[in-house]
Amino acid sequence: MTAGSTVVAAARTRGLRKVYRGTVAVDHVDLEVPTGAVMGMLGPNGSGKTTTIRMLLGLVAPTAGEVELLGHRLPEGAAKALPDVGALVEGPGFHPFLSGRENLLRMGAAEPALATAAIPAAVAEALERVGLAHAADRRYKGYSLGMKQRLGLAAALLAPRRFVILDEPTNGLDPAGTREVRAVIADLHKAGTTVLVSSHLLAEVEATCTHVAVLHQGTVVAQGELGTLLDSGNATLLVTTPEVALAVDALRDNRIPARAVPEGILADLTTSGAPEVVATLVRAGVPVHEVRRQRTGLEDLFARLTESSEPEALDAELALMGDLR
Ligand SMILES: Nc1ncnc2c1ncn2[C@@H]1O[C@H](COP(=O)(O)OP(=O)(O)OP(=O)(O)O)[C@@H](O)[C@H]1O
Repeated sequence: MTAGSTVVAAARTRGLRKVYRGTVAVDHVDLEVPTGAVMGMLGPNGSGKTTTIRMLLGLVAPTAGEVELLGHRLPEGAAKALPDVGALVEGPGFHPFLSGRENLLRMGAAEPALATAAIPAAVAEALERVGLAHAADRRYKGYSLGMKQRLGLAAALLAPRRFVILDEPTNGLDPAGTREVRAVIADLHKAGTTVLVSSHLLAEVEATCTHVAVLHQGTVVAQGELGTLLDSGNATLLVTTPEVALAVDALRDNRIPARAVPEGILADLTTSGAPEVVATLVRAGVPVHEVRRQRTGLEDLFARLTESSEPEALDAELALMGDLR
């Protein structure tokens, strides 16, 4: 690599596979988290998000495939890469009888990037940042799920990081906590930190991420820049017209799938372009008041990708995604 010409991805996997006693948890995962991105990892329960994250962090050994973290191959490069990586993953191993602050002080002592004298201030700042300062001196044992999540997040932010990986950080948080996590992610992004965040909250990913990877049954079925991914699902045209029945018939007669919606009709653009749809309608004498491309929305796209249990249907969706895979 020539310095300055190629940006090393914060994380990259090739052919990643994990089999647990006959269960294939992750397979063929080629993930690329671009430096500086906030990448959302989306997938239903059991799709392999946590397993992928654990392999990225070297917590679980892959059955096959490669992991590169901040340019270092794992497991050999773990000692070089990990000090620059903050992570919130399930079961961070907090001591139940110590307070949140005491737990973080212990963790701070193990941080190579933190000088001993700087640890108490770093701990206080991290607690403040995740909204846990008021409960900092209570025992971890008595924390609610949301408070435990906040402490895990604080641990991930304890030292300056180049890359922060958060597995379902909003789990157990109330709406205020969710907003705070969003703000933390936005701050990290502003500071140039790469973030990988897994979530099942699609709207949240849409609101906070620059990139997204969609997991389905252990495999990445789509990944790329969020806007591009949304546009690739841009397969319908909303036509406002009072002649709904006439319009639907005219399009269907021309093999363009269409259906009535409250505003008018929705024409499918998978096989025909917008000009062809409009020309067909005009030829049939349909008064066209307004024409608008519909952004499908990540939620629709995600649902279509992950709910198509028929392999053929999924293949058709993936063909739509083009080179985003
Ligand atoms: N330690 C393990 N032993 C056996 N099977 C496992 C183990 N960890 C994960 N699996 C299986 O691997 C698959 C992927 O699980 P994983 O936890 O990675 O998915 P996930 O997308 O993070 O799901 P969730 O959102 O429910 O946490 C599931 O079928 C799960 O049961």
